[in-house]
Amino acid sequence: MKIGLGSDHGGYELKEKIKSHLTEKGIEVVDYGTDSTDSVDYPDYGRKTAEGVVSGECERAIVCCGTGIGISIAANKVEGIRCALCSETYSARMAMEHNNSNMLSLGARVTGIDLALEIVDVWLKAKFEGGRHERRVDKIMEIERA
Ligand SMILES: O=C[C@H](O)[C@H](O)[C@H](O)COP(=O)(O)O
Repeated sequence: MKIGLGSDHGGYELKEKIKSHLTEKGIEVVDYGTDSTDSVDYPDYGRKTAEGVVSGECERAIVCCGTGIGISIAANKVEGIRCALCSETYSARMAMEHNNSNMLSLGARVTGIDLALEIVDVWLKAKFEGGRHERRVDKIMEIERA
């Protein structure tokens, strides 16, 4: 499994921690930037990372900004993306089991590093349940085509 990573300056340090965490587990990552704490615009990185998922360059992706809000809003504008902003593990599990999210967003100024890494692990491990949830996710994707 190849995981995309993206952040703005506010999420840069958390992105780097997630990169080390995943690499240590033998998970391949594709880093879409940013590359420092210099101020940048989160839509650029939300979009770039989301496009990496849609193109198939990576299977799923994780994005970080200060709150996780702006970069998730930007990512969700890309057709085919279901990006879930999570600040605890229950929602992270549900974001896969029920919503089949293909991106996870974290707020580096909101969620501590240890919890953020736990959220990442739970989200990556969880599997989409399908069934009634598939019908609902299909309806979400129909909105894009409307
Ligand atoms: O939703 C947006 C993010 O939280 C950004 O990381 C944040 O707005 C950046 O703020 P600043 O430019 O003040 O670091």
